[in-house]
Amino acid sequence: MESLELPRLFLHHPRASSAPTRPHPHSTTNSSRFLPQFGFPSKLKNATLRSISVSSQDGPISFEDETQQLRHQDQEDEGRLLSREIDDFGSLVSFRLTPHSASASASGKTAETQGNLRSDEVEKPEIGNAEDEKAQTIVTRNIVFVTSEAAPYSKTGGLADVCGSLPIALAGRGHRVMVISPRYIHGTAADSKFSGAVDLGSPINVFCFGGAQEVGFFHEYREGVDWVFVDHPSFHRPGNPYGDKHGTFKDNQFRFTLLSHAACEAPLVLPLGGFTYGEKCLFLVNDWHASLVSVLLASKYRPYGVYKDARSILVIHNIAHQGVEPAITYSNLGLPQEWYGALGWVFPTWARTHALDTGEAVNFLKGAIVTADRIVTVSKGYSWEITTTEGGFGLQEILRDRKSILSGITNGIDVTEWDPSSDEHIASSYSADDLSGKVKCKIALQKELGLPVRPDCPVIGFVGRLDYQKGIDLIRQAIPELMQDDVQFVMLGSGNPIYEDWMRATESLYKDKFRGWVGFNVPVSHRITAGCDILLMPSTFEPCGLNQLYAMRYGTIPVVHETGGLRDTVQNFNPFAGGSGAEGCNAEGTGWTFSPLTKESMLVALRYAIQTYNEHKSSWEGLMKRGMTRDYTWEKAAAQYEQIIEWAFMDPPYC
Ligand SMILES: Nc1ncnc2c1ncn2[C@@H]1O[C@H](COP(=O)(O)OP(=O)(O)O[C@H]2O[C@H](CO)[C@@H](O)[C@H](O)[C@H]2O)[C@@H](O)[C@H]1O
Repeated sequence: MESLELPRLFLHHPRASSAPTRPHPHSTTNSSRFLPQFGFPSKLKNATLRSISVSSQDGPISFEDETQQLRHQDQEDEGRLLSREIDDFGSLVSFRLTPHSASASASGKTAETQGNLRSDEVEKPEIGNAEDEKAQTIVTRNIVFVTSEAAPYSKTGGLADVCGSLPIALAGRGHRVMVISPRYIHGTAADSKFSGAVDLGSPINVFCFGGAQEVGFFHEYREGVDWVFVDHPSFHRPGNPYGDKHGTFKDNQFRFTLLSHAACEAPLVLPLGGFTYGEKCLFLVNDWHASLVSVLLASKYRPYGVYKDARSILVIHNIAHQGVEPAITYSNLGLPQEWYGALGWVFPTWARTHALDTGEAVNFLKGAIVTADRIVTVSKGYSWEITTTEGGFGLQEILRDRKSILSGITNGIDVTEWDPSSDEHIASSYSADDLSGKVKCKIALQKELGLPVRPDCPVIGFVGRLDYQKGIDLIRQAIPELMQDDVQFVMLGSGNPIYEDWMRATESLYKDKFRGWVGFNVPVSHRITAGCDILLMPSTFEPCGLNQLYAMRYGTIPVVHETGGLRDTVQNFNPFAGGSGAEGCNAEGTGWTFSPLTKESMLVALRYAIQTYNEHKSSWEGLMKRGMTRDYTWEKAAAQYEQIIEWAFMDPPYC
């Protein structure tokens, strides 16, 4: 086990680093050329780029003292103005907008006085007011996402979707954003997704698991984001990021410990575009795989004066997975011995396996819960659920202790990838204004899957991991009864082999009505989302859920268990809203929610949906259009993340 070697860190400071190999938007030499990527509101044209003096908690930070008029060649971006803040070691720690003189005077402040605001003095709008927030953003941050998967490079579920698109949304709002995740090489065609990432040629040693582990860094700059991939032989193997046909990899604790250590070093050592991100950054730590980052900041860096101005926010996508391993593994993690308590975890007696089992373990997610500066979950409903005995998976009490810094932000979706009017995977494009292509997608799906082509028959779909969480048991119980109705049912999923075998068996039992596609196939998931009429999500719990959002955007009506993010995002259909009777334009709702989680209540909701589809066409069309015209973009969520980031910087580090 290795503790922090302070001199080693400073050996890597950027003045000792080599120059960037290609132009980068954050390079000062190219600043005017690349400013458009920041995407600030165009009303900021012709403002002045000037240096600002800002105090840190420990006194003034030195800044480059320059005042400069920049006039961009591109008419649209002409004169957009930013000032940059560089720390003592040359790391670019933030950009600030110097607002347009007109808007500054309107608010009674000059550009200079606004620029002199400390980040914690910036006026903040109410959380959730995305429009106001967008207009008022004046502090930008260095944000580092740490995640085990990020689409399109790697994906097994919704975590990848979020970490593939939220960073782009935040970069679009002016922040400097890096995403760090492993460079998985599985020996398949999918490896080509990493082909745009170049080896930075600056491997480092991280100290854990009894020695120095050499990790490399690959980098791709895409859509305004620095995508950084940690390279190590343990990420190169067949299967998916977490396991293969033999089950979960047994060295995942090692692999994600490496990721976390490398993620802490990357902002200090990687001169992306000529500047490191530096110490004053914000880590967005996603799920247990990245949780060690918060603990490392508190235990390994801050005691030595490093990262004292950084903050970390834990984002919980799924509390059921916590990264729990035997207590004896603690000594492998590269953490000071006295910090055992942060990760220490004791199973309740009922969960212990034998008389001598003391239940002692280390729990990565718990480590981040007790050390992160803020905690976010992916919907408001879920942020409450995880503080309850039913939803907290044992962590509810420590989460209740930190309730004051716990928030819920509902995920957005990638509205470019998921757009029925331009989706390259589907048979025919359509939109809320012209729904005619939807039935063509349905016919194409029926043909593709070898189902009888019956445009009027309601088709129910399911897409997701075949896991207890997704309520597959309920579907299994309900299928014999549901197959008595005039419906078709299509499932796409992979995971638990028992469920996979059940899907195959059910398909051979109901040849004309049921299809089960075992596997992970993104194009097929798009075609099912477009071709079905109803999407079923009977999840036992669902932190947010993305498939119901994709479904609504595609005019496919969700029928969901009333839990977590499903309850927050699907509004129950009410044909009588507004009091003017059924079928009318006053109806509201985008789907059906059911509770309790029983076969009976699920079938009741499904049959309401089927009946509405068959007998009330105008109501059905209303449901489709209301879902399709909602705002699913990341804009609102990104503004809310920004707000929480600002709150994190207002307080001193929690640990
Ligand atoms: N066989 C298959 N083939 C192709 N695509 C497949 C697939 N199985 C799943 N997918 C895709 O994977 C994603 C799954 O996302 P979800 O949000 O529904 O669930 P997940 O439980 O993985 O995510 C966790 O994190 C996300 C993000 O925060 C939360 O929304 C969620 O509630 C939480 O459980 C979707 O994009 C879906 O289309």
